[in-house]
Amino acid sequence: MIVEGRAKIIAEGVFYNPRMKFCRDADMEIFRHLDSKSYLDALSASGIRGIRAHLEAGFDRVEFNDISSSAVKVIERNLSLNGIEAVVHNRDAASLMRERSYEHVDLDPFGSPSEFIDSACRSAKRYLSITATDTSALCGSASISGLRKYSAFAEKTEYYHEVGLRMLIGKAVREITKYDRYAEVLISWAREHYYRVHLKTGKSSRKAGKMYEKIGYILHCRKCRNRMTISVFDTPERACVCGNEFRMYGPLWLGELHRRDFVERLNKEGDTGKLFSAIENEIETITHYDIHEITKILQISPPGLDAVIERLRDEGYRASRTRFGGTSFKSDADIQTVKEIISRIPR
Ligand SMILES: C[S@@+](CC[C@H](N)C(=O)[O-])C[C@H]1O[C@@H](n2cnc3c(N)ncnc32)[C@H](O)[C@@H]1O
Repeated sequence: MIVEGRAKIIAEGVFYNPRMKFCRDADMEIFRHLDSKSYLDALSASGIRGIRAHLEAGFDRVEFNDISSSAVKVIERNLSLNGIEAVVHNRDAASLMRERSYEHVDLDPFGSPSEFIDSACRSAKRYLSITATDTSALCGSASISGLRKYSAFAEKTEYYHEVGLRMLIGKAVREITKYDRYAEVLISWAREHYYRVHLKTGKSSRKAGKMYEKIGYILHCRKCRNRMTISVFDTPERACVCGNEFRMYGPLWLGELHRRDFVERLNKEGDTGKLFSAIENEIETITHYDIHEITKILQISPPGLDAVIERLRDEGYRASRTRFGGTSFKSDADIQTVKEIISRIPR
């Protein structure tokens, strides 16, 4: 018997990953702040996420689905263990979502969500949550897989997890707009082996069209690490100021990775609270810097991250830590300025 949150489950012969408890804990806090009543746990396995959503986040109607008939038996037993009556489907999630609409759809697949995103975008009337564990396809470590799954190109950079999140959101945006629907990013993060994105969705062909102002490309110089962004409406520069040719990554999402007013409302206690605080305190820039990568190019030892952030702020730039890890920082200063400021910090 596994106890997680308010749920108790038996996960015999079915997928259950205890390392994803953090994600589900974070989700429950997020779900409590959504005004949605019906929820589809489209890829349920043991049913843990949907059971917790029902018990902890106040959904009136939670439905479960898994293509595996043995998983369905496990879900049914877990529902009765928790005293819940709910509909359990034994369907291919994509065909179920093409037939039915839910206020909130949650995709938590093995590996890539790409085969489910189109139908989920059609089904999710108010909210869409997506997990991806094929991070190498999204972040540029496996460029051809990224093209196959997400129709977008990237290579590994020092801000690869941010690229991965932006590729995933970009894919969802490019799928949803064909249904005259739009999406807003409520919150998103990268952690361990997965990315997680929570989107608010709605109907408006005008807003759907406007989303393309925030779809575009990152131009990255692999020599001096300069980066620029261009929307799909812009003409790309071919060369960086250092003379090197830019590499072009995308199409991906160039908009916000969270909505500040939403994240402000989340409980900041405990481990999940630390993530929410990191997100809340992060300034909004596209791409970020890594202190070790920069000092490696400069061939100097790295100063403390707080000292870098403080110095950037003293010199009039915006700067913050990031949600992506302990050695990264965001700033509106360009790469040349960042390098100069870091080399001047006494150590
Ligand atoms: C990663 S597990 C889900 C984990 C679960 N959401 C949790 O929080 O523990 C993915 C599940 O999707 C199911 N699945 C795979 N392909 C599917 C499909 N096309 N339609 C429905 N379910 C599918 C698998 O049987 C598996 O149980």
